[in-house]
Amino acid sequence: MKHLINTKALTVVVLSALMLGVLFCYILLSYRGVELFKQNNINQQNGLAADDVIPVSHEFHLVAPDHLRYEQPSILRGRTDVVTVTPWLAPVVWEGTFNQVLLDSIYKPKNITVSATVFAVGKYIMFLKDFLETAEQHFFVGFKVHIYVFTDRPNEAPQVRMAAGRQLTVRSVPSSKRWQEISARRMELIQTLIEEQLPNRSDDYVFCLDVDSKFHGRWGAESLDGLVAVIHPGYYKDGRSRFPYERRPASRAYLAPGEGDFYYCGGAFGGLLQEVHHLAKTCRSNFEADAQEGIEAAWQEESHLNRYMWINKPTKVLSPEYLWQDFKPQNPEVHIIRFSGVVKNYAEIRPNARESAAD
Ligand SMILES: CC(=O)N[C@H]1[C@@H](OP(=O)(O)OP(=O)(O)OC[C@H]2O[C@@H](n3ccc(=O)[nH]c3=O)[C@H](O)[C@@H]2O)O[C@H](CO)[C@H](O)[C@@H]1O
Ligand SMILES: [Mn+2]
Repeated sequence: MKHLINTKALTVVVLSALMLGVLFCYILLSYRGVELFKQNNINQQNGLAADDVIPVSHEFHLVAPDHLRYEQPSILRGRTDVVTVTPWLAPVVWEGTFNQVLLDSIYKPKNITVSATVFAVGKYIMFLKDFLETAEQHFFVGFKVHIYVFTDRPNEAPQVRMAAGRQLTVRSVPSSKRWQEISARRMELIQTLIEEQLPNRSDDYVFCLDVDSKFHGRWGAESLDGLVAVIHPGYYKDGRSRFPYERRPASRAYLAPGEGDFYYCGGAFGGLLQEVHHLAKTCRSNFEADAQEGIEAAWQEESHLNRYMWINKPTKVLSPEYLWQDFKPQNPEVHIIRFSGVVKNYAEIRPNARESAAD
């Protein structure tokens, strides 16, 4: 009798397992059918054969047009004077490491919008014209670009002719008596800007840039990635003990001796909207929590950004070609200066330059 029950129970178990298996296969097959159908439609629109591309397209899937001719890539020849990959295998972008024709033909069909945020508060409005005019010549030419200017002097914003597909939005922000606050508040405004955009633009990109700078060379699709940081031009030859990280453990931007990969600049960073949102939100809340305790990091939001990038490794690192400083002579490893900070008289343009010099 006992034996009989066991056999019966076993049969029920085996049969149920079989039925579940059949059901699973059925669901899996019909799901794959739908995906394949969707992909075939996409491929037909792009003029690609159905077999060429299988996965559903998203921001990390790189589809090149068929029949594109370009110089054969080599894994033996290339830049040897600089390091082009980080220890966590993120590319470091230098001139000579990418093919711009290939990159443009991969990224243009994706129909992405690349935004840029730039702050021009108080006298910094004087830098805006050159920034915008040179962006027209070099920043994501041929892409949909949306530049957001934040200023307390919207009436003084220059009229700059933007090419088709490129737009400018000017937003009012309050002025401030402290440049440190203006610089640091950018994180809050970037966070809220992205919160407005994010729901329907999750595969778009944004770069957050200093206004006291000009473009001199191409800044394009080679810079696109999840989280993008730029190496500060002033410290890239130094050992990490010389980096001006925040060194007081009381601050949330603290980096201990022996920590930190590179010194990244606060004047340029970017990536996918959701990544930059997370960065801005984190840096803002850490900056504000520090302020509550009466502490301001050595280089304001730049210190918090460096702390953030230590934990959240950038997926792409841009070489100092992407933020040079006009007062520095061009170094031999820098084959092209793409974006560079202008020489400025701090005492003349910063609202509280005198007190901060005495800090
Ligand atoms: C090239 C670079 O990495 N620069 C960073 C560096 O100094 P910088 O000397 O480059 O800082 P900065 O005076 O250019 O200020 C940063 C930015 O804040 C805005 N601004 C500032 C003051 C003002 O009165 N009005 C105004 O609009 C403006 O967009 C400016 O470009 O350290 C700062 C620390 O706070 C920021 O991290 C900067 O991004
Ligand atoms: Mn600056």
